[in-house]
Amino acid sequence: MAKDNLDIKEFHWLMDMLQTIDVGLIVLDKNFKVQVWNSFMENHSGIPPLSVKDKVLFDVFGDIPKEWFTQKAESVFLLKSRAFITWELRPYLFKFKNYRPITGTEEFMYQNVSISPLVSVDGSVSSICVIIYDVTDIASNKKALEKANVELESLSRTDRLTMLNNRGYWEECLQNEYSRLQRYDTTSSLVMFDIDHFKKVNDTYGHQAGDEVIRVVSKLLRDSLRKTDIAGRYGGEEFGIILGHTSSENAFIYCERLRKAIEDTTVVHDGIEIKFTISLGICEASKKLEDYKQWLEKTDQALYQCKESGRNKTMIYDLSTL
Ligand SMILES: Nc1nc2c(ncn2[C@@H]2O[C@H](COP(=O)(O)OP(=O)(O)OP(=O)(O)O)[C@@H](O)[C@H]2O)c(=O)[nH]1
Repeated sequence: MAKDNLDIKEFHWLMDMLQTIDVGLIVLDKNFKVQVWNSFMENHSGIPPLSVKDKVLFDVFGDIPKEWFTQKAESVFLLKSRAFITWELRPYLFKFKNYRPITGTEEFMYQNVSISPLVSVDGSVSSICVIIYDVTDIASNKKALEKANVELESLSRTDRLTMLNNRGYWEECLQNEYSRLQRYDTTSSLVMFDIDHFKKVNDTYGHQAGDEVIRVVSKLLRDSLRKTDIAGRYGGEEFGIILGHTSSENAFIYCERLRKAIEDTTVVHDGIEIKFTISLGICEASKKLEDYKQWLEKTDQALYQCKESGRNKTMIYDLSTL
């Protein structure tokens, strides 16, 4: 008798604990009918235990993907081993609102879920226990960290003045493009261009005006690009463009369009109108080039020829001289 009293007492304690623990606890039978529904579940769903008792889970929560959850649960019934669902795999099983003060920006509660078999004395599994862990804090922190890393990576690749790729990252892209061209039977053209007499712009109108000219050129450049083109700021007033799948003839058409657009532009800084031009060199990729550095060098040579022969023009490197 004393033993029985103890058992009942322990049972009450267990029930108390079950109600007060800060995780969701649900017991489902083989037909997915709810047998146990603790306070956590009641508080977050607003549905009291009596309203869900003996109801099929999917009838009460229509947005739980039935087929997917059934498959998970069936394996627990069959193999008598636990199954886990992480928030990374599926953010939640029950769409509960998130009320946490620190992670208040999250719209819903992220959940980790474990499904355990409840084995009877005869060894059979006729019910499963689903435990819902609120992992909103963890998920929110991880997502914030991932976002910060993406932003950091983008910052480390971007030139602050022009918002173009910086030299380091652009050269990496050029190297990749060169390697890609070794493998595939296609071509690309490299363009290097430079603002003419830029030193004079700085000396005449000041460094701020010079910066504004660089910014305007970069915007015109960005607006002229296709999705597959990659532009970068190579140096002070020197820029590089990788034109994917483009012959030197087509690159020439592109360059002349950009050159004319810049020639037709006027930058107004502190009420003063500033006009400027650019010179562009082109070199089409070729098997004759030893590496990406030589590709760059030859393109620069074409740009240098423009500078030598009067500026404000586009020239193509003659690959037959290689
Ligand atoms: N305002 C500004 N000037 C820069 C920046 N980076 C480099 N420069 C200036 O750009 C000028 C480049 O001058 P040079 O290399 O002599 O070339 P250039 O005057 O354009 O002459 P050509 O290229 O031969 O037509 C130098 O005066 C640099 O100080 C920058 O970010 N902002």
